[in-house]
Amino acid sequence: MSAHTQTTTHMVQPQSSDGAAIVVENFSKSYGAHRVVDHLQFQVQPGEVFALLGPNGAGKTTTVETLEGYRTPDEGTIRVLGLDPVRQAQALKPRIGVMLQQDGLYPALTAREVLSLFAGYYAQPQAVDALLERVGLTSAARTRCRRLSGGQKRRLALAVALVGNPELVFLDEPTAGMDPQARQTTWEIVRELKRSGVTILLTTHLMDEAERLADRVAIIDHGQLIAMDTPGNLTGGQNANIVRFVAPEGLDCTRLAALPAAKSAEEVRAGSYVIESDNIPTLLVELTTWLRDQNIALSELRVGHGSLEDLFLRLTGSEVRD
Ligand SMILES: Nc1ncnc2c1ncn2[C@@H]1O[C@H](COP(=O)(O)OP(=O)(O)OP(=O)(O)O)[C@@H](O)[C@H]1O
Repeated sequence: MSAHTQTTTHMVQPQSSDGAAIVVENFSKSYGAHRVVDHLQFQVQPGEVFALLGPNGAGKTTTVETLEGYRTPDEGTIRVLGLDPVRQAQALKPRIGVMLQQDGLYPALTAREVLSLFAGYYAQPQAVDALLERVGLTSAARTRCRRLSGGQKRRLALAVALVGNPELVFLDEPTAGMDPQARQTTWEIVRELKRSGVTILLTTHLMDEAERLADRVAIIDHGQLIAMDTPGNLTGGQNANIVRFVAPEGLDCTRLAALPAAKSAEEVRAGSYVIESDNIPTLLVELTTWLRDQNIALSELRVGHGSLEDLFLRLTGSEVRD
């Protein structure tokens, strides 16, 4: 299915902009002749966790940095908490928290010194030691930033984003480089923030992260919005109509799709196949018979609804981006 057809299927248009925490209308941005954001349009409601997904170079960071006031749009309207992020930056900055992608701005300071420095910018910051504990950095509090591990740097960046008690937080790939424990802690922090009414805009390359955390997901590619909805709606909700299996690569998908109970068949990654069907038990019989008759080994078989990753790859293609 082409990206164009999918667009109509999965696009849930935003509600009215009254009271929206983030409004992006007709936003475009170019670097020289290269248009990296192309008439982007979405809104985030207060208290919502909204995930922006897209392949490398899709325009996510450009969008987020424009929302944060670090870049100016060439075209369109951007409002964050009702304010223009560039012209009304002074009013906006105390109300938002930003977790930057690049770490290590203060290599010679300790984690605690960095957090204390940022706490000093806010009227009512969080207690520094409690926050260090919350993000799991108590034992690294006296470590200089240049000696922190990649995951610890990400956790310090998260603490910096939260120290001012923001109403809205931008999390740009928050768990990149974190180990599974730190990732769980970060997800729990995001859920707590949501429970306390904080709005969160998240970018991530981890589809399971988006599925777990986000109320709504927007997929962008080449600077354009190609799908936007709840993870459940994007992946087909609870309908178990997908069979996923792993076998040698290069199986003939035309023949798989021709199995009587199959609606479509696709090799989504090398050796990883997805078949859609309205009659899963019958399909399983047909598929396993077909594989047995041709002596094809099967190393994994699962039934369920399509994952966000399947949809993402279908919409954005599988070629590697710059
Ligand atoms: N300051 C700049 N000058 C020129 N080109 C830029 C600049 N910033 C970004 N780009 C280009 O704009 C495009 C979009 O980049 P952007 O960082 O917004 O993508 P992204 O979706 O965040 O990607 P990633 O997932 O890799 O972080 C890329 O092709 C990038 O090389």
